Amino acid sequence: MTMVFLNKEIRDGDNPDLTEERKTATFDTNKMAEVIYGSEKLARRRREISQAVSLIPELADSKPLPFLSRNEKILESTRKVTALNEHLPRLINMNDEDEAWHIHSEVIGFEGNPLALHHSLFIPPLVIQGSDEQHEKWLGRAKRREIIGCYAQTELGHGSNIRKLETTATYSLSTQEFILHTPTINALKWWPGALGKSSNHAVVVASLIIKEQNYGPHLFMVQIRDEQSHEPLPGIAVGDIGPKMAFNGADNGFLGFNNFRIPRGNLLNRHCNVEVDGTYVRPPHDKMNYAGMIRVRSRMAAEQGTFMAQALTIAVRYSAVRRQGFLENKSQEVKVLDYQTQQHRLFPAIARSYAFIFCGFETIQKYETLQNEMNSGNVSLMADLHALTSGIKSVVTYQTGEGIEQARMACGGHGYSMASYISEIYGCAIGGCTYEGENMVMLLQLARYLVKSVELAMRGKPGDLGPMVAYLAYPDIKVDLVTGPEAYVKMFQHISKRQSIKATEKFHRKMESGVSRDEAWNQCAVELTRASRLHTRLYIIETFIRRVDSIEDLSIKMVLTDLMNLHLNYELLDVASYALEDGFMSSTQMGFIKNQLYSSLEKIRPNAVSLVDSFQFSDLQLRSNLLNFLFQVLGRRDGHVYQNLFEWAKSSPLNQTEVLPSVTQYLKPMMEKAKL
Ligand SMILES: CCCCCCCCCC/C=C\CCCC(=O)SCCNC(=O)CCNC(=O)[C@H](O)C(C)(C)COP(=O)(O)OP(=O)(O)OC[C@H]1O[C@@H](n2cnc3c(N)ncnc32)[C@H](O)[C@@H]1OP(=O)(O)O
Ligand SMILES: Cc1cc2nc3c(=O)[nH]c(=O)nc-3n(C[C@H](O)[C@H](O)[C@H](O)COP(=O)(O)OP(=O)(O)OC[C@H]3O[C@@H](n4cnc5c(N)ncnc54)[C@H](O)[C@@H]3O)c2cc1C
Repeated sequence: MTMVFLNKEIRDGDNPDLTEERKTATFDTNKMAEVIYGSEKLARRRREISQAVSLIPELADSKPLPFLSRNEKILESTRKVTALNEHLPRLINMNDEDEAWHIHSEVIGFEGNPLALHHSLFIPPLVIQGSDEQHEKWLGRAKRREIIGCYAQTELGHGSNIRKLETTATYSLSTQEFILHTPTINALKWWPGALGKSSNHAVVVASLIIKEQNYGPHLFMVQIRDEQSHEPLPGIAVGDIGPKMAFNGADNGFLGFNNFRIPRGNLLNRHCNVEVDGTYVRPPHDKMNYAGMIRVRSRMAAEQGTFMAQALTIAVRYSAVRRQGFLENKSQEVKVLDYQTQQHRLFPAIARSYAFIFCGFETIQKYETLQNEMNSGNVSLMADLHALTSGIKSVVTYQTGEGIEQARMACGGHGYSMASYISEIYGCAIGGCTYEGENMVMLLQLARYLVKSVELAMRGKPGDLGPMVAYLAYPDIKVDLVTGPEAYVKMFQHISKRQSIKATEKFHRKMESGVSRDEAWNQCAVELTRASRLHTRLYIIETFIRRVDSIEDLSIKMVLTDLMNLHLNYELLDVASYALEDGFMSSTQMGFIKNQLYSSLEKIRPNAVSLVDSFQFSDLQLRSNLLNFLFQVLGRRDGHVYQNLFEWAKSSPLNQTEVLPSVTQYLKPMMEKAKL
């Protein structure tokens, strides 16, 4: 029987320790899900989709994924994604990217699949950079999945420095074609997801050469495999790059061109062009060809927030059923969730998950505004959003990695087992520190923007600063943290401003002492990245406060205020040394922050399970219970962990036979030999 109590679904037969947690929570998890996902409709649609998927047996994993070989993983992920595509039009709104993301995460999990990049990295640049005529030619086919594509930019020798990509696309005036060529091994495309074995098309980024002049990286639509035989076309070398830390259900690949010709019309030319006579038509912004990367980065805060939320759901539920050691009552061991250290490990990460998701919705909206403006020829918002998303991408991926790792350790030994599913989530999430721009490189992009802004403020032109950096010109007025969130923001602004100014001044001093600009930049790089992180963390705090301010439901607002206070104190404590250094923060204030932090942990404790339940991840999504199959088991909603861990172990292929060949072939002879 299921009893609904503030929508927390207390189910008969659930582990009583979890039931107790759900009963004591002070808010409605459905209402919280509406805040997390943006509206009642969006939250409800997620539940409906999860429910519909759970009723379709062919969408379930046919075997436990960690027990599969790489080939089996790719076969299984391809089986599931093609089966899913058959059902999709019935299950989701096909124009809704969030619904598509959600359903893929239910069915595929974190292992990746050969069509993931088709939708997230092949179609979007075609939409953004392709002309109407090019949309006519390829977009319908791509959307109907008549063709499969990927995004091939990174090379063996270059990923971060796009300007130095070595693959060339040389315009031939005589044939009006581009000749794609890979001049060296280093110039092989390397890493693109789904390139290795699955795609028959690629958006290829290559340096455009016209009459021996290099116009820098441009995007080209390239067919790489025959549509019938799926064999590589003559002049193309393509293959898989081998197993990775994660994403092993996907085929990241390499690609080389041997003077491979494509028509002039294959340069994606919505914003730039090469005329028949070789005349180059410039785009409205120098970095227009990088616009697709801003799009992907703008989605990463929400994405990474949900990755961390999944690991935390597993760890918090497990911590509520795991009993070990004693506190006051010596007759019953305590839930490990009652230890302050466990709470300190998990609750700030829950707060960050919420913060990243809220911040993510804002950045996605900002990107959509940019996209609309770009479509009408206005590129003035690009620089701001490039700077912002560069910082956010770097901070959230790093902190998500930290949070997931804490979740793993919080599960003790069982966290280390693949039965927890946390290692798979971790491998996928920390890929984000590297892909879409290596974190240090992207922090330094934001630093360029901050340095320029500080210079404007120094030149007495604070009016020229955009709203995101206006605080760089604010006067330093001491704050009383007791007055609430605004004081925390002011304290953080001071810290961030001071670090940006210090790094800029150091950079200037270096140059004044005769060091070249690039060398001076490098000698200040650590300080500059610190400034970027602080600026970004400030921005995330502000978005959290804005979101909580906008909530009307009192019970939700109260618990989110607790979570926000935890976030404010945890973040400020983490960077307090910057404010102690110049006396802006007193040691008394430091003590206040710590006490607030500990009291926030206590306030959140009764709501912890419901705060993670509110993400409403299904057991399928957490790979915690699939139909009749018992796979990864730690985050199960019903909390029945131990018997399912035992079932999991029994299903290991190693246990299908009592005596393994490793014993008969090697250990037995060794032991026999030792007896002689
Ligand atoms: C639950 C479900 C589970 C499923 C999980 C699925 C998860 C997701 C799957 C996806 C997985 C992987 C996808 C990964 C895809 C990729 O990685 S694609 C490759 C991405 N590559 C990169 O990001 C490369 C990074 N490098 C760059 O972007 C550029 O090289 C860099 C910006 C660093 C430098 O470019 P330069 O051309 O050299 O520019 P600079 O000289 O440094 O700067 C000049 C000015 O240009 C401004 N600029 C730079 N970029 C932009 C931009 N995009 N927009 C606007 N302006 C830009 C820069 O600020 C400088 O301005 P200034 O001179 O200071 O005013
Ligand atoms: C899971 C995954 C999926 C991917 N998918 C795709 C894809 O679909 N398509 C695609 O084209 N690519 C893809 N990539 C490639 C990815 O975009 C690149 O790996 C990434 O941009 C980093 O570039 P790099 O490998 O050249 O790193 P490098 O730049 O070589 O980084 C190595 C080190 O050098 C440092 N460094 C480099 N330059 C600077 C600098 N200027 N200042 C300071 N430090 C610097 C970095 O901080 C880092 O510590 C994927 C990568 C991964 C891991």
